[in-house]
Amino acid sequence: MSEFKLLVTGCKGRMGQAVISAAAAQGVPVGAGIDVGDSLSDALSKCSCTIDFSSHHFTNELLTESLRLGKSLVIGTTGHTDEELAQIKEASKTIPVVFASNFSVGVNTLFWLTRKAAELLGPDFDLEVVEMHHRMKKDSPSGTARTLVEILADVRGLDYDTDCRHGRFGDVGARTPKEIGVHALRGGDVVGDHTVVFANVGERVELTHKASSRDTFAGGAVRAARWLADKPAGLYDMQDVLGLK
Ligand SMILES: NC(=O)C1=CN([C@@H]2O[C@H](COP(=O)(O)OP(=O)(O)OC[C@H]3O[C@@H](n4cnc5c(N)ncnc54)[C@H](OP(=O)(O)O)[C@@H]3O)[C@@H](O)[C@H]2O)C=CC1
Ligand SMILES: O=C(O)C1=N[C@H](C(=O)O)C[C@H](O)C1
Repeated sequence: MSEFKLLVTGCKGRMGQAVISAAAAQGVPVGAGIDVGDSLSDALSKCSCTIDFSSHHFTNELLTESLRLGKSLVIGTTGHTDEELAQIKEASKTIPVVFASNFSVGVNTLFWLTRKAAELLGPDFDLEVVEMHHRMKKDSPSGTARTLVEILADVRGLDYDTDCRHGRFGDVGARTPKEIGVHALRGGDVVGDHTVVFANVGERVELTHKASSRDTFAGGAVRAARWLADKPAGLYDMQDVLGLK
């Protein structure tokens, strides 16, 4: 069998560079790296699995080529449209895909804790999610904030598209029990902060995660690629990789 090799997309970016270092640290060879304008099919044919931290605009092409060549895929890119999310789901019927808005052990623990807290605290607590990222981040809210809202919505029987309130401006009226607020802060070099607020009259619970290095995401993504090597086609997330399900 040929040697397991990674393709790193967005290889000149913040995460691409961190993934290349993490792969070296875990002893996983990188067969190729591509950035905007490079040929995907040439690079992909030399590799076993792609780790993608690039742009959601690239997802369609990446899925098409990965399906054509039968290669597995670790997707860390965020900010996908509903159509792109559906394409990822469809592709995972044929190839193994790990798709995670966040690869850190801490954030995946936060996901678990958020579900537990929402279940325990019940419907009297208002739910708000606040995230902060560096000034260069393009998508908003963060993929991690979206996952947190999806978890809260799942527990409360709500829906991300209809019940999520992105920031508030003007005469919006009193808060309704049905809404989940999401607030995106941008500035400086913040790697990634997320807080889930559970607020009732007389008390408030806050769960916070702060990332101080991209190495935690990159190390998790390389771990996910190694984990995926012997898995059948399917859509997995980092909680599958970490055995948290
Ligand atoms: N799941 C997780 O744990 C994490 C996810 N992310 C996500 O990863 C993504 C990248 O983040 P980050 O590294 O900070 O961003 P960067 O902008 O630093 O890096 C992205 C790189 O991808 C390149 N790129 C853009 N389009 C293409 C394309 N069509 N083909 C190949 N390369 C392309 C960009 O080139 P150019 O600059 O020329 O456009 C850039 O070099 C974001 O969606 C972010 O939210 C980030 C951290 C953790
Ligand atoms: O763009 C980033 O930097 C990050 N993106 C991810 C997200 O959108 O959730 C994960 C992490 O918070 C850093």
